[in-house]
Amino acid sequence: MDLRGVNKVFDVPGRPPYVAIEDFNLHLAEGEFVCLLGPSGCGKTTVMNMLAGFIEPSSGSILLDGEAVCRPGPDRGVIFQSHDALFPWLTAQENVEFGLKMRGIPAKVRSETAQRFLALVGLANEGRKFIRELSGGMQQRVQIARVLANEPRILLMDEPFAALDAQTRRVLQDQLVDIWQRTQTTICFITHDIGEAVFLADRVATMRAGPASGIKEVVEIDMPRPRERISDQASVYHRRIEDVISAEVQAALA
Ligand SMILES: Nc1ncnc2c1ncn2[C@@H]1O[C@H](COP(=O)(O)OP(=O)(O)OP(=O)(O)O)[C@@H](O)[C@H]1O
Repeated sequence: MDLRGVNKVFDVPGRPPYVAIEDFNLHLAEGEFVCLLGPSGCGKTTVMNMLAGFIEPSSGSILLDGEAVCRPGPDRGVIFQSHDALFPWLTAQENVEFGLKMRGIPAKVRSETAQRFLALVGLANEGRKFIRELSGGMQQRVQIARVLANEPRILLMDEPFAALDAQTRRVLQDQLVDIWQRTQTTICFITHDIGEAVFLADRVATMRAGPASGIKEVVEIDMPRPRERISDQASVYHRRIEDVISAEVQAALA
């Protein structure tokens, strides 16, 4: 997936237009895990919304396999921070089956596929439970299973673990790396947590503070997997990224 010279300007009634993103360039290679990291309000969600096709760039292009992205599509699976996207009146299994049902997949195949993906996220025995009967971490895993069941080319994740407690977050990070390695899906993951980015990503794309935000620097995380969260190497990357974005965090708070 490619973002080339992407600009996004928001028209705000009664105020000058707000240039959120300016000349944003990023290439996501097939099967790569990229974290997008930047200070609050820098435009991470705006970039994600454009990748998902929820909003259009004002200019520039977003390409998936060379084709322009201009609307949401099954080739891109989106996972949000909140699990409100799940249907509370359906069971976990029915939630995972939903997209397959919409695509007219026969019931037996649908059911088997949903069970496979629930098992992949460690919820093989929870399929019959309704969403409200599941913990926050389990609900996030149902979201991941539901999106993966549609076999997207790319997974777009907007701070998916931010609302979870630290322990659950770590478990889900481990599971996500495992799922990524098994499915080889390309992942673009938004976070403002440097530790999370260093643990997960092949590359961390840092963003400048807005307005007119873009890529500041892309840091390649050359650490073998499975990774340790705390190691000398992880600390070096942590410090390096902190150096890159500390000025942007200051600018965002000014
Ligand atoms: N629809 C809109 N109309 C006007 N301004 C907008 C709109 N959407 C976003 N913005 C502005 O664009 C900037 C980037 O917002 P965005 O939500 O993408 O940032 P973010 O990096 O995801 O923030 P956070 O980390 O706090 O979630 C902000 O200044 C925001 O106020």
